[in-house]
This record gives sequence, C-alpha cells and structure tokens, in this order.
Amino acid sequence: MEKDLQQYAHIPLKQVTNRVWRTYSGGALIDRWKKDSPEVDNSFPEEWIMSTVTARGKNRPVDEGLTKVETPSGLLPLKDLIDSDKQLYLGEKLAEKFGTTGVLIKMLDSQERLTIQVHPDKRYAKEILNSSFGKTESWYVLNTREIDGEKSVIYMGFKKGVTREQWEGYFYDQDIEGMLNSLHKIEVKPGDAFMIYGGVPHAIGSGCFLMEVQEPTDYTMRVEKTTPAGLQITDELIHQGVGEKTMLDCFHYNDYTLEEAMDKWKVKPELVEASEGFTFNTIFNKTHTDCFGLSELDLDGEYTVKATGSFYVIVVYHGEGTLLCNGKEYSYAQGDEIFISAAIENITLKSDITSKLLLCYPPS
Ligand SMILES: O=P(O)(O)OC[C@H]1O[C@@H](O)[C@@H](O)[C@@H](O)[C@@H]1O
Repeated sequence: MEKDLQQYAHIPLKQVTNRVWRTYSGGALIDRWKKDSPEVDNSFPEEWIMSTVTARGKNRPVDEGLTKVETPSGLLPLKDLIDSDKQLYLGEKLAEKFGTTGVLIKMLDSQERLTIQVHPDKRYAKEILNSSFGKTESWYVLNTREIDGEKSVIYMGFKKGVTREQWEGYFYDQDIEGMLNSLHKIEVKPGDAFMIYGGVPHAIGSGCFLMEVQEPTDYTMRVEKTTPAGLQITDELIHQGVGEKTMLDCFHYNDYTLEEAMDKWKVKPELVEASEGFTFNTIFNKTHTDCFGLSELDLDGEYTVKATGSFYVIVVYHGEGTLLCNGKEYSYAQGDEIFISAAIENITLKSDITSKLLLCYPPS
C-alpha cells in the first residue's frame, strides 16, 4: 500500500471541494469562483486547500477540514499520501523539520463580519497550547462585494492609546462597539495584501473574498460571545480551553497610529519577473515571514516553474490551460487547487485563456 501511494508523488494532484463550517456566514463568492450554482451564503464560508489540519468546531465531523485528492485509484486523503513518504512528497528539509506540510491555505468569503479575534504567536502556541505552530496568517484580497450598503473593510491592530486594561474591560462588559472602535478600520479592494501576525487583534468585515495562507492550526481566540448574526459562541471556541484570563494573554498590547499599522502589516506585491507571456509577482515572502509564501503568476503564454526542493500548491483563480509535468500534459481550469510534490521537477504552464495562478509555498 505504502508503495502504491508513493507513485502519486510524480503527478499533479487536484483536490476535491473541501468546505468548512465556521461561526459566520458566506461562501457565495467561493461558489462563483468554483463555477458552482446556485451561489449561496451559508455556514460553510471557507474552502480549505491542501489541508492536513482538522477544523475545531463543536459537534462537527472528526475529519472536517482534511483534503482529499483525486488519484488514478480514486479519492485519497492527502495526509495518507504524505505519510507514506514524507521526504518524497514534502521534500527533505520540510520532512525533517516539521514532518507535515507546515502550511494551511484557504479561500474565505464573508457575508457578515467575523467576530473580533486573535491567534497565537509561536511562543504562546508552544507554552500554552503545546503546539509547534501558532496561527500567523496573511490575507490577499481577491474580490469584494457591498452588503447592506456596507463597504468591505478589515479591522486590524490596536489604535494609539488603547491599553490592556481598557480592552479587558470591553471584553468583560461585552462592549462590542468599544472593541471595534479600538481597532483600525481599513477599507479594502482587490489586490490588497496584509500580514496578520500572531497576537494582532483583527476582524474581517462583510463582503471580503480573500485567499489566506497561514500556519497550519485552527487556534482562534474570540472576544465576542455572540456573533453579529446572533450565534452564541461556546466557551471552548472563545478561549480554546485555556480560560478567559489566559486567552487575554494571547493579544500583543502594542498600540499604533494608522500609518504605523499600515507600514507594519500592509504588504505591497513586488514584480519578480515579466516577459510578453507572463508577469510573476511576489506577495508574501521571507521579508514578511518564514512561515509561508505566496506569489501570483499572470499568464498569457507560457511559464516554467522551477522545482525548489519542497512541495507547493497552485490555485487557479481564473483562466484555463495545460500543465506539462514529467512528459505528460494535464489540463487546468478556474477553481482548481493543485498539489505539486517535491518529487516533481520543473513544470511548464501554458494558458489557453489568460490565467491568474496563485502559488502557495510552505515554510522556508
Ligand atoms: O471565528 P470564526 O468565525 O469561525 O472564523 C475564524 C476565521 O477567522 C479568520 O480571521 C481567519 O483566521 C480564518 O482562518 C478563521 O477560520
């Protein structure tokens, strides 16, 4: 069996749709991107991509969040393939250092504002949650929609002058307006990119469709006990079992002006390479974090992606074409999520329809 599973490290692997339950509603723009109809907003507003992480929700299926990929012998959990030969699938360095992919990728579409929250940094994750990963994350805005006349915004970081004492007061009083007013509110548009480091308070507003590349955990500390739509959040989802006091330690109580916050966390995509048939931009890279990376390839022709020694993931935001891998041609189309294992040498992408391809990378 192990040997059988190893053979799939030499072909591009596409995953099947993998929607995950959350406390907020959304997802219609994920349906649009996937060309699924009808386009509906419901409690499955996230698509988890190449995930070997299970989602933390109350009374949810035990394997929720885990990716299955299409292989010539049917659908198989990505985790089983990787576990059959970590070096082959992940690459030597990752196999040794983490023994897992080290990254989680998501498409997220909010119909309502998400609750105000924070994620652990590595130190908190280790000391409090006994996890070698925190949940530093990144948002690359792909599309926006106005909902009930509200522009698409995000909330990020404490405003200048906000103190821990104030924040704790708002939490114990459940003063949501007080909490929202303590954070910078930023209108977003497609192409905007933000790093959300562990410890930084944040909330995604309604009408945001974004790609999120992040550390591979589902640790979210929520400070709102009722969601904007009125759903009661259980204690477990508020503090992940560590208690409210320790939950409040997860925040970094640093305050910034809006300008400082934007300088720290808003990321400008940078051109790496361009020719007549393609433009290759880096969005998130080593200058922002060593936890993951994201690049964007706009293709109207041909481009060869060079092997890096680690696996990577191609997400087709739009377009259509072929992927040449180990002498064989495969097709790609909008909505595809493709795992390219470390065992695969260079691949060549050729577009039939102008394409936007998002390349997601594991820790460097
Ligand atoms: O707290 P809920 O509504 O479940 O949302 C949790 C979501 O929050 C976002 O800010 C991101 O961190 C997502 O990765 C996460 O899934």
